[in-house]
Amino acid sequence: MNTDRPIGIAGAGSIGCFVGGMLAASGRRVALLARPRVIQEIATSGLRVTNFDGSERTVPTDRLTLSDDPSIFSDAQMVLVTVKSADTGEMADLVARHAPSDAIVVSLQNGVGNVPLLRERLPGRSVLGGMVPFNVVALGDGRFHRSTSGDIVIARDAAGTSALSVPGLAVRATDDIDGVQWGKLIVNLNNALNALSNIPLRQQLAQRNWRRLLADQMAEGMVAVRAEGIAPVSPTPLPSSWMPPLLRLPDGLFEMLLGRTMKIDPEARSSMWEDLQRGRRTEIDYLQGVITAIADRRGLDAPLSRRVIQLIHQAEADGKGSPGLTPEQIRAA
Ligand SMILES: NC(=O)C1=CN([C@@H]2O[C@H](COP(=O)(O)OP(=O)(O)OC[C@H]3O[C@@H](n4cnc5c(N)ncnc54)[C@H](OP(=O)(O)O)[C@@H]3O)[C@@H](O)[C@H]2O)C=CC1
Ligand SMILES: CC(C)(CO)C(=O)C(=O)O
Repeated sequence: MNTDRPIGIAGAGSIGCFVGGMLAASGRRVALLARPRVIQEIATSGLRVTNFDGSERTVPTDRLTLSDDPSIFSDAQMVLVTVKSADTGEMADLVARHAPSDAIVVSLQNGVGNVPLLRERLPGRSVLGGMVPFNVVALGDGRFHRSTSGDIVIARDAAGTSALSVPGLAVRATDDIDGVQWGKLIVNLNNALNALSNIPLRQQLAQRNWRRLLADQMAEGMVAVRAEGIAPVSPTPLPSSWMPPLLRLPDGLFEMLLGRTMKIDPEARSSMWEDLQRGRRTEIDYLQGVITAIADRRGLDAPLSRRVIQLIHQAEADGKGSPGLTPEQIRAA
């Protein structure tokens, strides 16, 4: 593949700026399609990508094009879709109009509906599913910090994986991207709990009552997913079915296990928490909403997911950021 054609980032926020920054830092040409406020921030402070292990990569400005004009995709070899799920349809239409027809489109989004939607809006193009297991926090002043561990996974395609894997950003290929995205959806059921808690992920996961609530929600989610005949593939080193019992372990045992399998910075929080704080619409309908839709279709009960959806919608409507609830308040809501 000709690596001198740029890699387009369709919606440069937390994930887009981090992934785009890492690719540019390794010499790839990168075209970031961003909002004016993000362009302004990077134009003023530069783009810095930092990592949970303390490392930092310098992003050379000559490898970056930054614009709110989608015509920057006109010679893209690949376009990485990094908008929130509600914006996927609109972004697909921009890609259809502006990116060359041979550009590979990769969704690096959470949820299981983005790839089918991109394929529907981009007929005849190569659209690959992807999964980002790690968290990125936008720390301001152009700094995008990766705060948890894990490698990106994308559907097997020689050109896609080789263009994206660079030092510090490993990309693995899978033959079962659907299973991987469903497995990530199960993990992402915590996005809403973390958003409602108003505490960092590490602090939340250190408390057994939060873990029990998450375990109950995951178990409920897995019943629905399995009823669809889907076998979720865990994005962590531990199988999805082990997660609920492991989450219920006492604090000391769980802490030891977590420390051996994942790195989580003290400031890491879910992307849904960031949405609530910024007064943006969340992805709740694309995460817990998928579980309740299956439950409705199959006559299953999914009371925890329903409760969490209601609380997130309430927080969106209130527009005051995270309500800072306890697990007991969520269960009783
Ligand atoms: N953040 C994280 O740690 C993780 C996120 N993910 C997933 O990755 C995806 C992206 O998340 P994240 O990076 O957090 O999202 P962000 O909201 O930080 O980034 C998306 C950016 O795209 C912008 N955007 C939307 N439409 C356009 C457009 N037409 N032109 C230019 N810019 C546009 C948004 O602006 P605006 O807000 O103004 O619409 C926003 O700045 C989501 O599906 C998320 O669930 C997966 C793993 C971890
Ligand atoms: C926190 C993380 C990495 C996993 O749940 C995530 O996917 C998100 O913040 O959207």
